[in-house]
Amino acid sequence: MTGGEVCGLLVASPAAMENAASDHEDEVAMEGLKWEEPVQSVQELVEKVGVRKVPSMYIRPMKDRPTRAKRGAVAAIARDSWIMDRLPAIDYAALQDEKKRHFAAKELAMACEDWGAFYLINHPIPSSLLHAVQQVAKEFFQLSLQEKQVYANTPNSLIGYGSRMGTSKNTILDWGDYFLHYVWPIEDQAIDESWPRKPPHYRYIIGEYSKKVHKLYEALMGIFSENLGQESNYLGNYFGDGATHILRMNYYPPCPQPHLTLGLGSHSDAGGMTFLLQDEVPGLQLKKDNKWIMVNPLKDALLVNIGDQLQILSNGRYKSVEHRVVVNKHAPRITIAIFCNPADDNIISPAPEFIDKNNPPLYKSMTYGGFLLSFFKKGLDGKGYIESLKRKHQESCCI
Ligand SMILES: O=C(O)CCC(=O)C(=O)O
Ligand SMILES: [Fe+2]
Repeated sequence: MTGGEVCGLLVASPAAMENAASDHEDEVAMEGLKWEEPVQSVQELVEKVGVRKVPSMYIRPMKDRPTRAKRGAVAAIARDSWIMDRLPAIDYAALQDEKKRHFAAKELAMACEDWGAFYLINHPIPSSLLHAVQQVAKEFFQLSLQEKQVYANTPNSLIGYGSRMGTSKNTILDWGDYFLHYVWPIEDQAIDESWPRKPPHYRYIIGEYSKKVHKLYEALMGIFSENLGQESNYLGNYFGDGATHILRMNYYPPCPQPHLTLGLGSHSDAGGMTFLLQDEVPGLQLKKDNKWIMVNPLKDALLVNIGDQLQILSNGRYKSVEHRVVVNKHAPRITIAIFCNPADDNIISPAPEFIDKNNPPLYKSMTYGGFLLSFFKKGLDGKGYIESLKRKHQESCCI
């Protein structure tokens, strides 16, 4: 196994590093990266240290804070929540039904073009399995710090247990901990080396879930391809044989001053698409028409995000959605994301099918691995990475 990603963070393979576009100013050599500051588990800070105030390294500048409301978490969430739940819900069963498929696929296309995200409802993953996934994630985070730290990650892999992204000093930290590992392809050696051994059912449950998510991924990639006017294997071919999925469990502890910080800073997922399983605690916000929109968890639904690589490939027709996580005073929140990514040495660029006289290529070409290297140093940055690949007007005229 050569590479990995968290919110698009990648353990880039040597091939990806060689192929990375050399003029990309964010390119960094990952070998030898080290955390510039000690890594602190936020869960430990809350549960053992019992902090009453958010330490300065977690405090966001005013413009990035979730709210100006003074009355803490619930207020922080409520302020934006008047626009909750407008997110499209796509009926997976209808996509499989010959009579309903046409209409459902149209709705799906609109969600990808307009929102870059949607709820997937009526999908075939049983509620009991979703519940079991949440349960093993919860049990993992309930282990002692010592047990979790057996899997402590490093900045040049990020696989394992961690609490920060971005190695630079003075990076503003997220109010959360995470655990990251590959789930596709499912390889015995990777399971043995990097999947938690505890709780005892973890490997079985996550193995089953990952296989089912992979099937959904294949089906959606097929429908996305057709919606883009191509053969159903079109996007899958672009992602290549080395396409991977990586799982990230997120744990956001309650926060004494939730209006000052974020569980996860603003970003778009760098890969192809992400399947997010949330517990019942709200926290996710999506940016739509320049406004942050609170998204209520929907029981048994999976939230699917479009990632940057689909935006690039489709030359901007599909949008990767900018999102962030707000925290609250009272309840921890656990989510499980599976990122589905192209092979890391695949060169991704706007595909010829989406380029013509009126639609010049909007983005420069780059390997997926190269695209991700800058994450290692800087951490999350809104849609900054895809923006940095935008061609200037003059460049695009000549192609
Ligand atoms: O926890 C959430 O709601 C979102 C997580 C996320 O965006 C990520 O892990 O990339
Ligand atoms: Fe994300």
